[in-house]
Amino acid sequence: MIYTVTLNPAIDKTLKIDDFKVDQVNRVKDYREDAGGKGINVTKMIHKLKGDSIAVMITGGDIGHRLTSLLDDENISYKAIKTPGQTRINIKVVDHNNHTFTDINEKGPIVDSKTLETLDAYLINHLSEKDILVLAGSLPQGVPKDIYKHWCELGKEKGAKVILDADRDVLELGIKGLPWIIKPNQNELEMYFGKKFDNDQDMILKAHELVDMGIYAVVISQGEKGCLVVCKDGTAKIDALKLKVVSTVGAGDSMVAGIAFGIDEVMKNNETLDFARFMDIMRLGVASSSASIEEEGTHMGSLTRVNELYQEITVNIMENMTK
Ligand SMILES: Nc1ncnc2c1ncn2[C@@H]1O[C@H](COP(=O)(O)OP(=O)(O)OP(=O)(O)O)[C@@H](O)[C@H]1O
Ligand SMILES: O=P(O)(O)OC[C@@]1(O)O[C@H](CO)[C@@H](O)[C@@H]1O
Repeated sequence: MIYTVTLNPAIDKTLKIDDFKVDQVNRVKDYREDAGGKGINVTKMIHKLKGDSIAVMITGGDIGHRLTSLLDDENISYKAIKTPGQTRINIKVVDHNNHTFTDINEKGPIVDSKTLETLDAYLINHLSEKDILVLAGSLPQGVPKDIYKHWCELGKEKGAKVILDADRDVLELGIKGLPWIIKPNQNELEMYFGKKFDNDQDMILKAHELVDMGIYAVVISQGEKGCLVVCKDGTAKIDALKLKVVSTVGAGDSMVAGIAFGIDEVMKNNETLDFARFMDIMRLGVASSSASIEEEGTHMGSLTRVNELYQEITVNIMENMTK
């Protein structure tokens, strides 16, 4: 089973605005609402891939109720742990004239320790060595910044494989728990190392420091430039496909979903996860993100489209990229 954790889920309200401008009245051409939050998006994409995933999340108030109804409509499996506060609404402004995608994310509710303890107990009772645990997204107020570190350690104790997708101090502390895979985007990795990278080579060398610490793979997504994969057995670059981009929101989450799904298949079939097999899984990750950016809002790409795009993706192995 692939458990995703979303401590700070949201309803994503995507507003289509042509020529969006700050400091002016903007008129909305069209809008849509999706169940959002990084872990939830991962579970939504795994559902499209016909994999097994449960979105574990904290929800509250009317908006939390609307969120679970949206998930029910799509037959997504979830475990909602209730908090007294209100789930957030995140605004996504899509301007197709200027090709801009602007996120305005709320802070989320204040979550008390009792709610967190319930979630913790759920993970303790459910995780086993057959599972994958995906920890993704920001933390709502009241949650200790090192919670992902704690769950990385719990996952390892239970024999589960942990994938972490977070940013800033939450990523920094989470890394201390040595997750199995991390998927920062380039900007998040630059913030982690406190420096801008003007070429892939420098970034790969720094990412190897994380691999040397014991992380199996560092997957660095680079938007329209594709992604870099750095792991002990090798390094690769996968170029992004040239596509008609409808919404990039959740592209990274779809990539994480493809990776988690691929690894789950390897585990279920008792296959060996060597570098070549991992690169195949990465192709699925890129195909999943590519199929999702062709969709409106935080709607995920279809399995048919993922399979078509998978055929078009090439992995470029980079030799001599370790120290
Ligand atoms: N404009 C684009 N054109 C083609 N492919 C894209 C584009 N944007 C993203 N992708 C694909 O999606 C993958 C993940 O995108 P990105 O690096 O933007 O993730 P992210 O920043 O984590 O996104 P988010 O936080 O919105 O989920 C990229 O590696 C690439 O394969
Ligand atoms: O505020 P966070 O938790 O960092 O990100 C939340 C979010 O922007 O991430 C998803 C896209 O990756 C959206 O569905 C959601 O609104």
